[in-house]
Amino acid sequence: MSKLLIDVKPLYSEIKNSIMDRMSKLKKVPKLVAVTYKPDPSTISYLKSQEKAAKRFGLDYEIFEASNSSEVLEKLRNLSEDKSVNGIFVTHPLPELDEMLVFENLSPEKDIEGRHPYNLGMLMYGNEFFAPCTAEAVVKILENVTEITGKNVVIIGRSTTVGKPLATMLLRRDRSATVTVCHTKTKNLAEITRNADIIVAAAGKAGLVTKEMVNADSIVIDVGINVVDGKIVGDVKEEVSEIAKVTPVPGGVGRITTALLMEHVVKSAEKMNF
Ligand SMILES: NC(=O)C1=CN([C@@H]2O[C@H](COP(=O)(O)OP(=O)(O)OC[C@H]3O[C@@H](n4cnc5c(N)ncnc54)[C@H](OP(=O)(O)O)[C@@H]3O)[C@@H](O)[C@H]2O)C=CC1
Ligand SMILES: Nc1nc(=O)c2c([nH]1)NC[C@@H]1CN(c3ccc(C(=O)N[C@@H](CCC(=O)O)C(=O)O)cc3)C=[N+]21
Repeated sequence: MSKLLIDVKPLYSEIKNSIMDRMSKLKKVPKLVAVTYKPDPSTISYLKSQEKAAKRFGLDYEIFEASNSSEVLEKLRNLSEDKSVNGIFVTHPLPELDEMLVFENLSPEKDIEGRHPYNLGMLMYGNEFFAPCTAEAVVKILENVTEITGKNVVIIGRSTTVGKPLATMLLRRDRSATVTVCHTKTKNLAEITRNADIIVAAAGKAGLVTKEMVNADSIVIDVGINVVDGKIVGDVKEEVSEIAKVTPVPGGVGRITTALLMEHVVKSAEKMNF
């Protein structure tokens, strides 16, 4: 049976071309530093993807793996002050650390993932200078394949990384989707998703979205990155792509997320007059 996969390559090329063009106008090479502590499998996958993308786009890139949680905070303080660094990426979840402590030690101007309360607050006002990359990736993919205005969008997942910022971005007046956000306490999930025009799966549960949960006109965006038997799979069962349009995993939302993270580093470098 043929698969109805959504091709994100044209969007990826567009982001890549913008990055390359803007990089050529800078005097210095932008730098991204990733700070991690006890990374989980999906975080390791993201770090690998970042390393590859940084190399491809010609950005300076470093991973700092802390050996204890106070080292994370110390590193964030130093990087926030360091004039050669444009972007700081902090992996999530961070065991043993209160997220508020992380923010107190991270400059919002280098928060290229848009997780700092300053940047998330700006998002509530419709300012997307540093929007959370995955939410931005989903919005850009949707804008490329469909008209968002007036559509019923069902998001599965309410995290600060994906679900909540995505709902906010889709509600912005120039997009005006009707948004439903589901989570583990949601009743009749299948009934809700079956009536959606667009389903965004961001639960981190392999195989959560089945054929019975979609209709033939649905557009399904698979955000999930799950490592099963050493292989990366999304939240959407393969069978779904037999009846509805789905973004692939790998090579879908993750690819665009990583490219946008790099684009944010360039944006920060431009602002810092690099
Ligand atoms: N492709 C990409 O670029 C990215 C991928 N990811 C991946 O996306 C997934 C989600 O990440 P993240 O948002 O950080 O994860 P979190 O674990 O922080 O959040 C998961 C959310 O999904 C909900 N959920 C979990 N299981 C179910 C279920 N069975 N039914 C309904 N809702 C459910 C949870 O509900 P509740 O709140 O009730 O617990 C929670 O709101 C992960 O696989 C992650 O690796 C993340 C970022 C980027
Ligand atoms: N602060 C924070 N923000 C995140 O956004 C975040 C995080 N922490 N922790 C972990 C999850 C997971 N995640 C991925 C994003 C892209 C790929 C990615 O690009 N994957 C490639 C595949 C890579 C491969 O095949 O090895 C792809 O989908 O094509 C993977 C995983 C972001 N997350």
